Amino acid sequence: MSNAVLVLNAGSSSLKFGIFDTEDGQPRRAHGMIERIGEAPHFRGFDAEGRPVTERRWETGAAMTHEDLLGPLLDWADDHLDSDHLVAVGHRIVHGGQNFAVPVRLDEAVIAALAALTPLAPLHQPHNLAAVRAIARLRPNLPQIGCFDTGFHRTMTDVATRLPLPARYHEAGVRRYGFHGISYEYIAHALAAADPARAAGKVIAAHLGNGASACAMLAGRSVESSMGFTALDGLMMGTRPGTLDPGVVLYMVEQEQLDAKAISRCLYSESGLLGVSGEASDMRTLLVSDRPESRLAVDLFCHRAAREIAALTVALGGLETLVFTAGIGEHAAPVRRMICARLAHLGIVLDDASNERHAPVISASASTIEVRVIPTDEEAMIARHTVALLSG
Ligand SMILES: Nc1ncnc2c1ncn2[C@@H]1O[C@H](COP(=O)(O)OP(=O)(O)O)[C@@H](O)[C@H]1O
Ligand SMILES: CC(=O)OP(=O)(O)O
Ligand SMILES: [Mg+2]
Repeated sequence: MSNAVLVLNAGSSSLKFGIFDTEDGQPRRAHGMIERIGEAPHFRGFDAEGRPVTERRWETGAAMTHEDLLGPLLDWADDHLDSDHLVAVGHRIVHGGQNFAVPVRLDEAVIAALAALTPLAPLHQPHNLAAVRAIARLRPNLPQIGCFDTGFHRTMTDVATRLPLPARYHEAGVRRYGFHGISYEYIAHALAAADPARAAGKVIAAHLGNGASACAMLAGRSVESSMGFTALDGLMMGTRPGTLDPGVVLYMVEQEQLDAKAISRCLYSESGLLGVSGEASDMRTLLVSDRPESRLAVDLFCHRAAREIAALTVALGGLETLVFTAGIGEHAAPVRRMICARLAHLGIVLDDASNERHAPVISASASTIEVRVIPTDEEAMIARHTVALLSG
């Protein structure tokens, strides 16, 4: 019997999970994901060798929430622990606010403080904390550790965190935090392992999932993020618009008399790829669609991503390496091609064959910027932090 930690990563459209050994470099024993939450949830579980062992679909499960799917997930984890002894659960917590940056033990006081941040991350924080509370009920003595999406961005400069509003807002914590930090921390480590000289230089990583952002890194540290106070800012996403003229929100209030709840629903759940296409939030569906609205949605996604990436080059004074990661960034070659075509003036030249096969390096030798695909692993990063905190 050996010790194991369970990791839970609730994204806006997914629940990813893994069981890690606490010793021996923490190899993954079993892992899986529930994707397409909100459309038609799809559960897949894999064994330690990466072989598929479980599959389940809820074709009519559009109304199923992250919380509804937690039961099947925890049952699966129980079955796959075998004789292992579970010593902790590590969680992704999207918003740490002003007070939480480094991984922390989730006791009742911490959970309450994090719950107060729910309005700043309504697609994530409630699901993150629901899992913590469910496990606390089932196993009150099991340590639970929270790792924050905002933590990695604590190295951003004062200028990068500031919003140009009256100063009292900044003092009240209305500032740019940045998200997807667990993923960017993993990417920084993975790039350093693959090419230490590049990792020490000017890097932009584009995390393109259902939520999407980009991060400018200098020597492996975050200097600027496209996401700000909430995970609404920056790139266009599955159901969120990204950067938006605040005048649009005033229009919604004054002309349409929408209240805060209706505006929140529009900005978090009805916009982005879903809103523009009228078809789906899922890039897989849109890439094979021939509806003009769906083509426009993909085109707009690429246009806005390229704009945000180009803007981040200002924070670095140039760019040496561009990394694509997360669901779309790792798997959607046409999206990478369209984004890079819009960045050709920076000196990016893709190698089409390498891009099509999702090779680790997808730029041509003539490219002045190296373009890479690095699969992210937020669960592994959380496992590392969880084990480190447990062992003091
Ligand atoms: N093979 C694929 N081709 C194109 N897009 C893909 C592919 N696999 C996943 N995606 C897209 O990745 C997105 C989900 O990314 P993911 O990082 O899992 O999301 P989350 O933000 O919920 O963690 C969806 O838009 C999905 O369509
Ligand atoms: C912060 C965020 O948007 O996360 P995700 O991409 O997992 O939805
Ligand atoms: Mg995610």
